[in-house]
Amino acid sequence: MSLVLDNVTLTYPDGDRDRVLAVDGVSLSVPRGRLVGLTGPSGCGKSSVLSVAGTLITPDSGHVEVAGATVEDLDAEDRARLRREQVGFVFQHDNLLPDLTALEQVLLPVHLAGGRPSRHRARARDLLAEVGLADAVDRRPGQLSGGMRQRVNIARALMGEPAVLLADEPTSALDSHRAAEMIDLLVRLVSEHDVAALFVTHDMRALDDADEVVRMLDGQVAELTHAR
Ligand SMILES: Nc1ncnc2c1ncn2[C@@H]1O[C@H](COP(=O)(O)OP(=O)(O)OP(=O)(O)O)[C@@H](O)[C@H]1O
Repeated sequence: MSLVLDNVTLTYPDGDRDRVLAVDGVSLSVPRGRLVGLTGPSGCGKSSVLSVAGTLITPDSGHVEVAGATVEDLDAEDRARLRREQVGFVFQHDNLLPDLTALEQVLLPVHLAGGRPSRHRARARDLLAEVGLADAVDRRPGQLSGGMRQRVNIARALMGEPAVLLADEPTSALDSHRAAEMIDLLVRLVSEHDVAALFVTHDMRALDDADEVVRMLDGQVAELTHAR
C-alpha cells in the first residue's frame, strides 16, 4: 500500500476551549495504480483527510503511512522531505505563478528541492506532452485556458515521481466537457505512473471511474464502495 490511514482522528480548535471533531476514526488505503474517490457533503472532513494524507496536518491520533514510511515516527523535517519526494498535490485552483512558462512551472519542484532544472528539462517536456501540452511549454498562465492550466498542475504534481497523488476537487473549476476530459486523463496517468491517487470530488464521472469510492459523513466513513 502506498497510502494508509488507520483510525485517524483530527480536531481543530474552536474558540478558546472547544474543539471541533473534523475526522473521526477514518481508515482507508490506496495501493499504487489505484484511484480512490473521496466524497460527501460540505464540512464532512474530506479536505482534512486529504491534508492528513499529504502530511500537511498531524492528526490527534491514528496511523498514517505514505510510501512505506510511518508518518507519526518522523520529525517535521523528515515529514517535509517525504511530502516533497513522495506526494504530488493537485488543487482546485491551479496555483501557477504568473511569470513562469509551463515548462518552468513543472520544473519548480526541482528548484525547490535544490536540484538542477537543466537535468530534468527533458522529463518536464515529456510530462507536458503526456498531458497534451507539447505545443504550450513556453506559454505563461495568462496564455493558457483553465483546463490547460490544470494540466500544467498535474504535470508538476507528477514531476517528482511521487508514490501518492492527492487532488482536491480537480475538475470543479471546469465545464462538464473539460471535466470529463480531465478525468480520462487523470485515470490514465494514475495507471501509467503507477501512483496511489486519492481525489476529493463530487464529479459523478470521477466517482464512476474510481476503483473505490469512500463516502464521508460527519467526519466518518459512511460507505465504502468498490467500483471495479
Ligand atoms: N482550520 C480549521 N479550523 C477550524 N475548523 C476547521 C478548519 N478546517 C476545517 N474545519 C472544520 O472541520 C470540519 C471538516 O472540514 P473540511 O474542510 O475537512 O470538510 P470538507 O468535507 O472538505 O468540506 P468542503 O467540501 O466544504 O470543503 C468542518 O466542520 C470545518 O468547519
